[in-house]
Amino acid sequence: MLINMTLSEFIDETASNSPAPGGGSASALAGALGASLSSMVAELSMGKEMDEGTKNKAKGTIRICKDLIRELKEGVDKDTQAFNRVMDAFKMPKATEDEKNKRSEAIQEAMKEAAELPYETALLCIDVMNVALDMLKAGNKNAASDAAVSGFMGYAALNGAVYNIKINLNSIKDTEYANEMRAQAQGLIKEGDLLLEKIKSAAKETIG
Ligand SMILES: Nc1nc(=O)c2c([nH]1)NC[C@@H]1CN(c3ccc(C(=O)N[C@@H](CCC(=O)O)C(=O)O)cc3)C=[N+]21
Repeated sequence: MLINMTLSEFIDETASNSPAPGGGSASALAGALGASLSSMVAELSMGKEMDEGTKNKAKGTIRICKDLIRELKEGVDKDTQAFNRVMDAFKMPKATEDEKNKRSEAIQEAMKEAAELPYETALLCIDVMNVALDMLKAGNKNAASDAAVSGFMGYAALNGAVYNIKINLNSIKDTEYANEMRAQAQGLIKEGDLLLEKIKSAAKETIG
């Protein structure tokens, strides 16, 4: 499993000429790191010297991040599995008309899954950006830069996931499905852009 590799192994495996992992898994990993940083800032905001409001917010953030981290970690391997299914479908025989039809059907099916998986990642990354913004505004000020990095990782992961959705949609023949999902994906980009501006101004305010 990719998620059980060392950091060094994962980076080298990504760099190699083997087709997987690709940008989809890298996006999920970036999102997981983003969530883990917000979790850390929340943990650092639970001290005795913190006021009750801050501690309550931090407690909620820790809970949310725990789920985000688990799901995004799962996404690292799930994305590669989904993309591998696309590659396997392309390798199916295409000598006869029947084989061609079966292969085309398998490619279309696999493409939809390979688009839906990063869509799940993208949704989770919106949440990463939200917790990062919360921690920048209300968390321990000494760790404000960690909250900012969390937000930027969430943004990179969100946009990365969305471009993986879109590249797969470009190969999907079901135009109704593709158009609907493209609109959803575009909505997430817009949401991410708004959150990024808020994260940048909160970081500027707190850190300089
Ligand atoms: N959910 C999802 N996750 C992705 O990571 C994802 C995706 N969708 N959609 C498309 C892009 C593109 N990408 C590639 C990675 C490696 C090769 C690669 O190494 N290709 C070899 C072929 C390898 C072979 O055939 O075994 C080549 O072109 O020579 C190609 C493309 C991952 N993507």
